[in-house]
Amino acid sequence: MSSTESLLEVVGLTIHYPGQETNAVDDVSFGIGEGEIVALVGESGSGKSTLARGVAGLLTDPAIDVTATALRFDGAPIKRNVGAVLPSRVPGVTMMFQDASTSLDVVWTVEEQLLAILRNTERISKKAARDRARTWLDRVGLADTDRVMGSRPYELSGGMRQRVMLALALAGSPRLLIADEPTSALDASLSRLSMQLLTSLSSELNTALLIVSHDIAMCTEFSDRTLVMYHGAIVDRGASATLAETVVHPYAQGLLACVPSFEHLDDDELPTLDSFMNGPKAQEAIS
Ligand SMILES: Nc1ncnc2c1ncn2[C@@H]1O[C@H](COP(=O)(O)OP(=O)(O)OP(=O)(O)O)[C@@H](O)[C@H]1O
Repeated sequence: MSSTESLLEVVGLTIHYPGQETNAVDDVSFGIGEGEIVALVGESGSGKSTLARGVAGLLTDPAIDVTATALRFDGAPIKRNVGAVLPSRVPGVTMMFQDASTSLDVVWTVEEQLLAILRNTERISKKAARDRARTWLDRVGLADTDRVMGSRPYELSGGMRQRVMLALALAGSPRLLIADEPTSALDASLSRLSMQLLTSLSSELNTALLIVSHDIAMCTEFSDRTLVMYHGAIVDRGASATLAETVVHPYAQGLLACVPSFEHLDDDELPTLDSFMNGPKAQEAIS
């Protein structure tokens, strides 16, 4: 499959939660090619996580209304498993959640968690799985593998837990990894390192990546393409490297205008998204 063909195909996806006036995701269409890195950015409440969960087949609650003209992964329809206690896995798709402390099992050691995934993915002996687990920890930059393997998540630092989550996510050899706010629990310098690791390993493994984030500056730096979400819809999209020159929607322009830069250091007031969106130009364009 060439990178121009869609590994993930989403056409006209609409998601509505019961009791809500508006759709959380409203007629959204996009694709992701094999090995492509796509960022989905937007403010809190714009519908990013709902869209990500819809694509990963995790919205099993029958009260949530999910409709789409097409929702396919590798040509096969993504099943929702409506009403099931556990969502069924979309083969080849893994979702990594924002907070390592709630996503990792606190009772199991890192070794037990890695082995469970590795032996579930491939029929290999315990010894082979243990060797593979060590290699994964090494690949995500956790050099002290013996200690990490024997640790429970709460015995590791936040940055180490994040790396363990990445090892667990990639150990299942997904073709698409959806990372929901992968760095939001980390400080600024660890966030950058973590994003570098996530994107470089995904590229090396040719794993497509959907990064869900509110941080447009970081996302445009590390992704091939960016989708900008606002009030449930994708309002702008383009190549990340040139997004600043191509965006036309005022919200997307506002997000980019509010990225902190040294240029604004002497200004009396730094730009904010609210002030940008309440300005006459943005209001006129939206109405
Ligand atoms: N289980 C739910 N029931 C009802 N409404 C929900 C539910 N989950 C999310 N919503 C609503 O759907 C909208 C989109 O929420 P969503 O969490 O997808 O946005 P988001 O962009 O991912 O925000 P954040 O970055 O804060 O996670 C919001 O208005 C939210 O309140």
